[in-house]
Amino acid sequence: MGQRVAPEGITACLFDLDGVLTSTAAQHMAAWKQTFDAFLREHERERFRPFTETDYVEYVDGRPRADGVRQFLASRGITLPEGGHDDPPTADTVYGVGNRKNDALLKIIQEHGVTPYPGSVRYLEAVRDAGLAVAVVTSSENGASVLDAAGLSRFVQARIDGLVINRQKLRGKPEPDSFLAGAKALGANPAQAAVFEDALAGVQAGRAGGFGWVVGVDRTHHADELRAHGADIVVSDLAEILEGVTP
Ligand SMILES: O=P(O)(O)OC[C@H]1O[C@@H](O)[C@H](O)[C@@H](O)[C@@H]1O
Repeated sequence: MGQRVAPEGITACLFDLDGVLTSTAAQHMAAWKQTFDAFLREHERERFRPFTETDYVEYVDGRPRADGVRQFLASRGITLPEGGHDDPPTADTVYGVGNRKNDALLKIIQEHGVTPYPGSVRYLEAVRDAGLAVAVVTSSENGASVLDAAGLSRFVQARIDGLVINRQKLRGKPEPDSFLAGAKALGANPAQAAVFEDALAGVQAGRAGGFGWVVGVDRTHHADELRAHGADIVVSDLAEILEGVTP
């Protein structure tokens, strides 16, 4: 057994990926901004208002891709036909816009690579040494490749990603379904599992699922909002937990 990494009774850790383990949240935000700004320029014309970080946090962050498209466009009074998962990125459908964003994301990732947060790697090592089970629970359909590119797959016993969510028809965050599936895959009940999340929709999902410990990871100075949406504690880096500040 290694050092104490979580409160008594926690046997499983469920990590969100983008923004918690890897710095890819900023890359997602950049890809969404590129996509939505081009879309809005065309649709709002002289009434054009750019996609902001606040829009990202409120309507897109942490949610499955198509939910992000729907939620944000609804906030601007725009409804698109649904289309289908294989729509070309040129299609003005929910899935077409989502696929446009995915092309932009893959280009950004190819250019800049994927970096794990050093504090998160330290925490994953400590969790492994303490004998706790690890799942990654991400809305991203790119979850497996991002984990591999970051060199983090070796820590992970179960992965619930956007592809699994689609296949099993799970409701996306802020609903708790994907985290519940992660806990189940590790043989833990919610009270025995900790959730680590940087997105408001994610901590909300952790609270809704009745998980034993919900840790908000604040990379963008919105600690109060993370608490208000259900985080038990908020850290700015996972290594802070090892420094004894919390459990
Ligand atoms: O488009 P992807 O890779 O399937 O990701 C879906 C969502 O995954 C989440 O992890 C990100 O926080 C969101 O920004 C992103 O939109």
